[in-house]
Amino acid sequence: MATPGTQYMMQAGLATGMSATAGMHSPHLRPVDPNLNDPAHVLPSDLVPNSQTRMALHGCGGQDVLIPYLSIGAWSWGDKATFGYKATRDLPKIHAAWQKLKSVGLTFVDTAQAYGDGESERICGTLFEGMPRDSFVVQTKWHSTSTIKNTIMQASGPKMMLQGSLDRLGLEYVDIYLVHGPIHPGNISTIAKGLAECMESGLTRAVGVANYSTQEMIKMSDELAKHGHPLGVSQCEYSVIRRLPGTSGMIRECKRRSICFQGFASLAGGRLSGKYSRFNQPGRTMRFSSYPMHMLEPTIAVLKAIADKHRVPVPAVALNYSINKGVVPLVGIRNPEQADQDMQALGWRLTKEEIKQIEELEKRVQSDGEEEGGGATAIPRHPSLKADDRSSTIFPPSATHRITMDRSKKPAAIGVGASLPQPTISIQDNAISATLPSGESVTIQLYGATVTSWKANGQEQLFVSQKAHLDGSKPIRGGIPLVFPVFGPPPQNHVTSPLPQHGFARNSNWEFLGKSSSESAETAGQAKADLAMKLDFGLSHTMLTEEFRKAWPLEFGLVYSVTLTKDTLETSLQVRNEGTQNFEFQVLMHTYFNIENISNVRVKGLDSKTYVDKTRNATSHTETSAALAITEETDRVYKELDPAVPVIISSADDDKPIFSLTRKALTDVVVWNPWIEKAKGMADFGPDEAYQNMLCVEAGAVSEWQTLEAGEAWEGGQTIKSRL
Ligand SMILES: O=P(O)(O)OC[C@H]1O[C@@H](O)[C@H](O)[C@@H](O)[C@@H]1O
Repeated sequence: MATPGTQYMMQAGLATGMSATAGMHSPHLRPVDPNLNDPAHVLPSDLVPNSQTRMALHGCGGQDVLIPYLSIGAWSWGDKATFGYKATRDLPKIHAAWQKLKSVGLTFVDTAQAYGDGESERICGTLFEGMPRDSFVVQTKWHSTSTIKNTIMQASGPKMMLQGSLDRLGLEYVDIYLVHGPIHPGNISTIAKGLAECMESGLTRAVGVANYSTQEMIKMSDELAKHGHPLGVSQCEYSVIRRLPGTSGMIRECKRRSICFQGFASLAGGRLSGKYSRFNQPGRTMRFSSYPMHMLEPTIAVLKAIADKHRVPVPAVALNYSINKGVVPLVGIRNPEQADQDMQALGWRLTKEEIKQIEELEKRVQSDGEEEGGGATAIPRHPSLKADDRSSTIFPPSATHRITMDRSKKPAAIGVGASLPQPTISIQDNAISATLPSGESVTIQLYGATVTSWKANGQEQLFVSQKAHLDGSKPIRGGIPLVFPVFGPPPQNHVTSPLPQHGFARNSNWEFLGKSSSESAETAGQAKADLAMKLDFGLSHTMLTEEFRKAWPLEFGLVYSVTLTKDTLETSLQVRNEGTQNFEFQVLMHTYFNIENISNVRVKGLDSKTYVDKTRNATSHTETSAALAITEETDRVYKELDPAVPVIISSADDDKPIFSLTRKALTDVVVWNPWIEKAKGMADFGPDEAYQNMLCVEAGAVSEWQTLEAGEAWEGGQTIKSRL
């Protein structure tokens, strides 16, 4: 079974404007530099593929997989989140389209485990029923993060998940198995091993990658070669208006290595189909190449003129262009009319002049990023890949900046589901906000992945200083700054010594990796809805400033997950050692709780625990109070707490709990309030009296160092309940 919700993860990337070929989309026109065009990869001029022509794609054991020059994209089949799929309405049309395609020999289907949470594969299974196995080609994709087991067991993950795909497809083997995106926590060599196993056990005839950068693709190709297998496919977004894989040299590299390059979103989410205009815009879920239609008018006018000349429909011209450029285009086909149009892409070739005409459009919309190839659409990138792929563009520093560039053009909030009330996310001022249908919300700044707002029961639960810097010039005074890899001033003669107080995580730019919402809480009488929203953020060593990288030259990947439910806020951190040597770290979630008055709260759950009092020369003491009152500057590190036992901030008036804090793998709790003088002394703390409205109760692993061996991962976190 594919896990429900994976489609929402995919949607999250799209909803935030990410693109497969260049990170975030920009709606700004960017002319293609014709000099960037690389004619080296074009289809040989004497080849005019028709629907029966086959291309040999390299597979296991020297065996080729023969594929047509056009592939049928099956994402929409069964996918409700993006395409609003309805079985009664759409399934008969899909079957009718299949009949047409089959009759001309176009039987190459591209599906994925994640499409419609497995429904697309099931539908494919119904199409293949009764067909000789060698009369169709099916390609599906491994979605690495769909289950915990799959995420942890990376080497065996592909085979394990492929078995599930085969069950849904009703087949004994697929022809091609792709990694859906570079988001696997395991490094590329581990995944290569997993793919090799898929081939060696006969579950797939060939393998490939999707959404990989050129460097990642090369790495995968080299790693597979060590197992004696070829990389058969590289798949990225590619169309007339998204040509980076061509202009960046990715397709040329594919050609050099005999890798079949496939381009998805060949019609830019329908924008190049000729059926949309500025007065009839495609739906908002069609987010690939989501340029406003009026910007595409010059392109479409040229495509149309060429189409008229050749007496073919506009989409056939757009697809023919891809084929000319050495690309096997994938095109989503949902009904017989589309099948009719798209199959006309074959059997003829654009002339050189026509290609030039398309490429020399003055107001061309090109991929908006400087990076090439891979990246993240549906599939956010994962920092851990960096261990294997040092020179690739994973987590380019500019990726986070694009969010700022794009935000003014983005809708304020984008629903991710169709029928039931769904959580929404929005991007503003370099921050991601999520709101549940029941009203709770959370805001996380990309700077430091600092949570700066958590609203529940209509009230703000976190304190943020009025003088806090939110412009990335200083760690944010308030919310939940994340402390890593060192707590407090770093010790002398330690690898962390050159770092600033509390490390670098709170003052680095993180990347938003995506959102997943879990189908939780089916309470009596209530419809099942997505009541929990998880937002993932990534930071890897390649994203650090040069200064921080020098100060802590270790290879790491952090994934910080912030999960909002109706009753709780959870923050958890996964630390991965991506290097070849062990490293030590400390971590702390430095929560500033918003309280009405410091004199009216007590902290419970610390009784009899040993603490280091930083206001008394770091001397050790034992807590004697069952309900600690804060009456002066307080800065204590309580040690060896049972993470499952809540630390509670309660009201002194009626003893009722206000916040409770449970932890995972975080056995220390810091209690901090700067009190009058220190508060005045902090330039970013204000107003002066605000010390009365905040209390930091910070879950951490800080009294000792956590040692992380090369290739290993550590995970810890906290769950906060408020106004219980
Ligand atoms: O001013 P910073 O670096 O944000 O630190 C705030 C406080 O953070 C607490 O966690 C420390 O125990 C204190 O010693 C420190 O003063």
